[in-house]
Amino acid sequence: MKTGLTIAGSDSSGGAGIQADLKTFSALGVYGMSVITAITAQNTVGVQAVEEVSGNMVGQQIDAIFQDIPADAVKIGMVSSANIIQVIADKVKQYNMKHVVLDTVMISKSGCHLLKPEAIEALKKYLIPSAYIVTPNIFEAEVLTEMKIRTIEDMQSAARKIYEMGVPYVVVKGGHLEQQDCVDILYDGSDFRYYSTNRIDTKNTHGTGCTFSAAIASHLALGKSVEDSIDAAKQYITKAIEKSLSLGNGVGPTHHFHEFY
Ligand SMILES: Nc1ncnc2c1ncn2[C@@H]1O[C@H](COP(=O)(O)OP(=O)(O)OP(=O)(O)O)[C@@H](O)[C@H]1O
Ligand SMILES: Cc1ncc(COP(=O)(O)O)c(N)n1
Repeated sequence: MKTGLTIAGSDSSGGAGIQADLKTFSALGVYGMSVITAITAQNTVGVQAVEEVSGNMVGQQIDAIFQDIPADAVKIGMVSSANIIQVIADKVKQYNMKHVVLDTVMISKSGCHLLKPEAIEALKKYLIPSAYIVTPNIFEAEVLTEMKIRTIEDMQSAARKIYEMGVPYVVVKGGHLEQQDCVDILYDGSDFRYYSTNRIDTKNTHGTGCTFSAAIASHLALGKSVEDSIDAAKQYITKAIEKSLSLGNGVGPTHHFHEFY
């Protein structure tokens, strides 16, 4: 069986973070493993508390996995601090990790900082250059590039700037762009590809970015090309949003197992 590793934060409500990633790996037929960077007390309404795991413990979890079961793909989500970023970047190099999909998680939908603002420089300097694909949303791409993004052309300019930070593939996600369709763009240093679907009218989008990036990692682990992995992940997240679950009093989760139940 192909294997996937998620390095991310725990979401107690199960819609985002580690829990979303493991559900996605399982739904797509990949054996899932996890390294927890932080624990959040969180539900569909908001994030009530965050406690970071020590950099040493993050490193030890990665060692435990890579000294035993190599991962065919790695998804990185909430990384919390500059110290944890440095540990992860060093381990990516040490174990020569393949197919690293970095979802540059910064702020939750409910407005909680999941990455300390002072860690953004470390993200740009150490983690983005060690990734294979990065998947910022509009807000994250704005922070990384210090530009405003309002159009597809702006998304293209941002993708170019992020590519210059030293990563081979950039996906700028258009879920938060104010337009009818949800268009994500892929840039590989020379060409753009577009992945577009109708915008689904639902408030239940908790964990969409986590799920999308874990689905890309899953398809890479299964042996698909970058272009086909993003295409398959886009189909998966679109179905998961279409069948999203009205659980809780706030922003409900997507349905990771829509193929089964
Ligand atoms: N309402 C929607 N209808 C259809 N697709 C959507 C919708 N919202 C987001 N998407 C798609 O979901 C994927 C994740 O994009 P999004 O921009 O929501 O990421 P994100 O903001 O990082 O997510 P998160 O909220 O988990 O941080 C993208 O493929 C995006 O186009
Ligand atoms: C542990 C963790 N990781 C990532 C997110 C982002 O997801 P969202 O933007 O949908 O809140 C989250 N809420 N919690």
